[in-house]
Amino acid sequence: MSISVSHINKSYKDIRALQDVSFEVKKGEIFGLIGPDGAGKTTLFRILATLLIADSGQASVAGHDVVKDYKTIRNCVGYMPGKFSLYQDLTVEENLEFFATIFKTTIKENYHLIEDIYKQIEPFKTRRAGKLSGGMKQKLALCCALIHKPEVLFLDEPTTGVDPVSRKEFWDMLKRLQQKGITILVSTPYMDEASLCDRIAFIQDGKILEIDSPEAIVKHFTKTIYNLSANNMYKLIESLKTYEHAHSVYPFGEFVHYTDTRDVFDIDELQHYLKNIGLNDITIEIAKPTIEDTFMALAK
Ligand SMILES: Nc1ncnc2c1ncn2[C@@H]1O[C@H](COP(=O)(O)OP(=O)(O)OP(=O)(O)O)[C@@H](O)[C@H]1O
Repeated sequence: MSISVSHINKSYKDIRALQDVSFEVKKGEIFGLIGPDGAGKTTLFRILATLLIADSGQASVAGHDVVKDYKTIRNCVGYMPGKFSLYQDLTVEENLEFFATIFKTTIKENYHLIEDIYKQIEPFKTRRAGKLSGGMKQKLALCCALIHKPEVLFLDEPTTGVDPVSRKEFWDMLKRLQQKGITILVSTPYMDEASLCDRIAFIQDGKILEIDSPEAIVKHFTKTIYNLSANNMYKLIESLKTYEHAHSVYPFGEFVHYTDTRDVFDIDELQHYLKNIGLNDITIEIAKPTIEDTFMALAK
């Protein structure tokens, strides 16, 4: 196993940031930690990157214990924290040189690993990191995390605040790094990115709710989901929430996703109920469950 986490607990005074967290990541896998703000993702990364010690439990990275072998781990992992991983006053090139130097290597030695990514920001190599766009900062931060040729890469919300095109490019890059045998643990609040991982763990309030491949997770969703729309979406949501048979109601893109408590559900009856409340242009259609639906159901 490339990463092994066993019964990890961590509290900050009375906040239980991680509660009995266990999972394993195979070598060369892209494993996603999916969860909202405050779920405990950063705490877990910091424990695995040996920057924080858990209250109890064990963890190992690339076969090394995170407490006993912390020095070895620091040399074989790359960590891209959500914030502050770059020196804003150093140029692109200086940042990269700095990270290479502290790991006793050179840009030249491992250039093959970052080439794909670095050539996109190379035209701006004399620009200060603070003056780069979000997407470029993220590419530079990834280069800095890779320059010492890590076996395992920790990426904490690498695409937060990045535009959709750059997000897509970033995930293409991760797939290429995976082909080079690097194990990747990545967190994201974006459910569409979850489907790009080999396996994912849903995490909420410090607890793992489920671990599986994205395809298997969606298959676990057994209820029928309905896409609803009407002329007044706010009123639609409020009305559905007070409908006596409502099981779950939440906005989903331009629709509302609805599940019913009953096994046999009468669409006409719901149409009638919504019409009586004063809603018009009502549409109700069966929808395909997504990863987000499964997360919403588990988080409920
Ligand atoms: N140094 C700290 N002191 C006190 N509480 C903390 C500290 N760091 C994190 N927490 C709390 O622990 C919980 C987990 O935080 P953590 O940052 O690990 O979550 P996260 O999933 O990474 O969310 P985010 O994306 O918002 O950082 C949150 O309730 C957070 O407020």
